[in-house]
Amino acid sequence: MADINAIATQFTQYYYQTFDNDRSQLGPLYRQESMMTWEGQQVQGVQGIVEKLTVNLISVDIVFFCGVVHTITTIDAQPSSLQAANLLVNVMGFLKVDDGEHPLQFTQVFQLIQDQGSYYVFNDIFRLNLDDACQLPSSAVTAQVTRELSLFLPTLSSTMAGLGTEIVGIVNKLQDVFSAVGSSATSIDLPQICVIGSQSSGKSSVLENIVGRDFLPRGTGIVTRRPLVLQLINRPAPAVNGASPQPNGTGDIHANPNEWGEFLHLPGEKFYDFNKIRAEIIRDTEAKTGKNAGISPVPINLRIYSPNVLTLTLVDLPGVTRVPVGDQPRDIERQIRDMLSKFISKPSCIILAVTAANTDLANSDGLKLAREVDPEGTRTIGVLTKVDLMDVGTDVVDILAGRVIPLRLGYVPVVNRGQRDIDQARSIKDALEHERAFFENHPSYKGKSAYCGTPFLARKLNMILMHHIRATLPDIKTRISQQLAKFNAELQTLGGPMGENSSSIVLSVITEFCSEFRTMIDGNTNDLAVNELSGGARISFVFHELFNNGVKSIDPFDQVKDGDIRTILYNSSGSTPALFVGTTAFEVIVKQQIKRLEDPSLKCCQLVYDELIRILSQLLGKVQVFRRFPQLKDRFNSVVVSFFKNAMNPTNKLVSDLVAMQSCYINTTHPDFLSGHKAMSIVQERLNANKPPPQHADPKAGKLAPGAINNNKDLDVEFRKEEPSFFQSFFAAGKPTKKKGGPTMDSAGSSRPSTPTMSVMDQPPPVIRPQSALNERETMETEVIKLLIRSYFNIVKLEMIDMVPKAISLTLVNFSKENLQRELLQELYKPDVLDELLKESEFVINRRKEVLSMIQALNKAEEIVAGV
Ligand SMILES: Nc1nc2c(ncn2[C@@H]2O[C@H](COP(=O)(O)OP(=O)(O)OP(=O)(O)O)[C@@H](O)[C@H]2O)c(=O)[nH]1
Repeated sequence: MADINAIATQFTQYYYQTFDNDRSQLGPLYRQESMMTWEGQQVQGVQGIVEKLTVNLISVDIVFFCGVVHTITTIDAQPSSLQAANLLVNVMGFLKVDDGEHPLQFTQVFQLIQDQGSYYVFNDIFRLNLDDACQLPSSAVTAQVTRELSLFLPTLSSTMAGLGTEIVGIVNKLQDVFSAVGSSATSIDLPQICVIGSQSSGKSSVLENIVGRDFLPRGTGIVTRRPLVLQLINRPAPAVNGASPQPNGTGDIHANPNEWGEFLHLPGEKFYDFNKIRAEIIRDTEAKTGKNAGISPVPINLRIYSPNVLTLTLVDLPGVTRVPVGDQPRDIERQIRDMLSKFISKPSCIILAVTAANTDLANSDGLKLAREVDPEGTRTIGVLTKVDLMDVGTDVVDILAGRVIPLRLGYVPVVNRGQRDIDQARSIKDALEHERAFFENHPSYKGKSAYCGTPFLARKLNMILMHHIRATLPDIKTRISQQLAKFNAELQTLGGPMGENSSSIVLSVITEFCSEFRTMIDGNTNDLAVNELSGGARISFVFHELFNNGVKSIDPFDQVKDGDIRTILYNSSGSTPALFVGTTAFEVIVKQQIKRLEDPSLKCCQLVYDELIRILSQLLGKVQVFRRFPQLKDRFNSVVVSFFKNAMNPTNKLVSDLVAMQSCYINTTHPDFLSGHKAMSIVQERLNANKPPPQHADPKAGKLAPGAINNNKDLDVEFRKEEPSFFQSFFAAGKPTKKKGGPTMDSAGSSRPSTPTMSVMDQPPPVIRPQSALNERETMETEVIKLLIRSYFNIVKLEMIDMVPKAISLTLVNFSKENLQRELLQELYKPDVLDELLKESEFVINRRKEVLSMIQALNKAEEIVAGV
């Protein structure tokens, strides 16, 4: 009977936790009713049922607990015979279904629970049959159930024990596999329980009590300075005459052959002496953090095998501290908080927030931190330590009932060893016994003592972890295969597991590079950037924006002033007053201006060259093989750069020639060119209307005004007709005239605007300057010349805007597209250099090793989860 009671309690707790953790899995009817009952007072709700059932039907309470969900509220309020009957019917239904093969039935039910992770399956089996139930005397049912339960006991026991071990074991195995490669490298977070809380809140004590052994470092200040990943593995003790190795030479009086620890960093070494475990934790902590109480996020992995633990993985983390002591870093608090946040912010982490019950819950560091990352409190369990140190008359019942800071996973109160117990070397076994007695005898807790204390906490954690793992495993599976695919792809880019190395690599990289190069120029690439221009589009920008606007913005008259034009007009007449002096002046000025186009044109070549270099460096970064072979990359770079450089010579020459062509022959018969006659009449009209000439011609059209195009190519004829006395204004044959606005001669060569009288055959002065102001006719002549210059220059500008990009494309861009591959083959695909070029970089050799071990680990992980 005692055994049945024990197992029944275990069973109750199992369902209590299942129910509490997994409400979403209940059917709609049950969910609604259970909410009414459980919300806000989970502990009391459950107690209520269990207690009342215990009164009505001795020692079979557990079975009813399963069937009772829909009657919970009323039972809680006022038990009635009808409700009692309902409960009986549930048991009856169960038994009826069993029909003489009860143990088997139990096993099947359990199987269902295990498979589905919830217990509403019970209702599919229980059939309500009120009439039948009411005819049976309750003592008969009780007796039958009791008998069946005792038959079922062994099965139930082993099922319960195996339940957590198997699934948590899977995660432990995964943890080991990933620890070997550095768990962050695989970016797969495994479910684990992290212990957080203020310094001295009792975290280490809780962990030791769960393990049942002393093994953690103790002292003042921050003792836990690195995360301790503690894997507890339930390993049933072998039969008494089993062949377990005897621990020899340990100084640990509690040493026992069935309990030992192993560190991941010391493979194969078994620690039966738990004092040595403590020493090793201290040694390895100092090795990584130094003795100055600094902290490190690099975990220590410790695994403890024991028949007395439930399979469970816990991570002990440094306690939250406020004030740095000794030579601790000044920002120690921030460092610790950062480290804790990193661990507990992962959704896969269950947070065990430890708070001393004799402090204010609202100020609990652990709960505060947990709230930041788990505001709903869905993955935080509260542990209340030092319940024994609370003032007489106070208790934690309100907290447990969720009336202070509610947590979905609830709180568990515990009593650990006090400092004096530790000093007096009180064993944990004793301490656990003391804890049990404390809760069973305490007036506030004795009715609920089954839900208090370390053993309950351990079971609850095991259950929660198991459910959590079940819930996350599908996701873990997916991530394992995703990561596997990712690393396999990377391995290929690293040349496969053996680092394949043949001359064909050079051939294929040349082909790949050149085809990517062409693609980038032509803009057919698949990975077109969305936020910036790239490749060919940038070259197009150089042509059509930079060069185009640069050329168009050149204004011939920002350098040539009206007075200069007049001087050129006079000068270009030479010693013999020529008939076509206007034409000559026009040509002189136009040619000067055309030369100005050479600079932007050559600049354009340079800019396109820069773009090609830019594409080159993009490709060197993009083509994977270059990461493997740095020398190949360097050589590639230099071959391509010098190829582009060489192509620049003919390109610059061609572009300079284009400018030279334009300036060596001025084609005044160009169809778009304004005729002299037309220019003259435009200027005449303007002068008559006393209008200032327009500041700018229309550069796009290359003409001055609509209708300016004139097929009558009579520039010189017009000048002849219009300028009979052109020379008179300056050198009127032997008759120097003093004319307003005309040039003055001055023996001193000064430029003062005087009008000295010249004697007939005086020596000409060394410098002869025109007067500053233009006379009317000079103004007109200058305006005409300006119009013509502007018209012609615009034509040349447009032609250059058109031709320079064509030239650059021909000899640089297209030339590269067509000939780069040949050049690369010639320069790189030579037997004498291939070996040198195909030497792998250190990075690649190391990375391949890393990726290979990652793939191995992931393959292993895939195997581990495959059967789940
Ligand atoms: N009386 C009593 N003392 C406790 C209890 N829990 C812990 N202590 C004492 O509180 C002190 C601190 O406990 P630890 O377990 O070392 O606390 P911790 O949170 O691990 O401390 P750090 O690792 O330094 O952050 C020790 O002296 C324990 O004996 C408890 O439930 N009751």
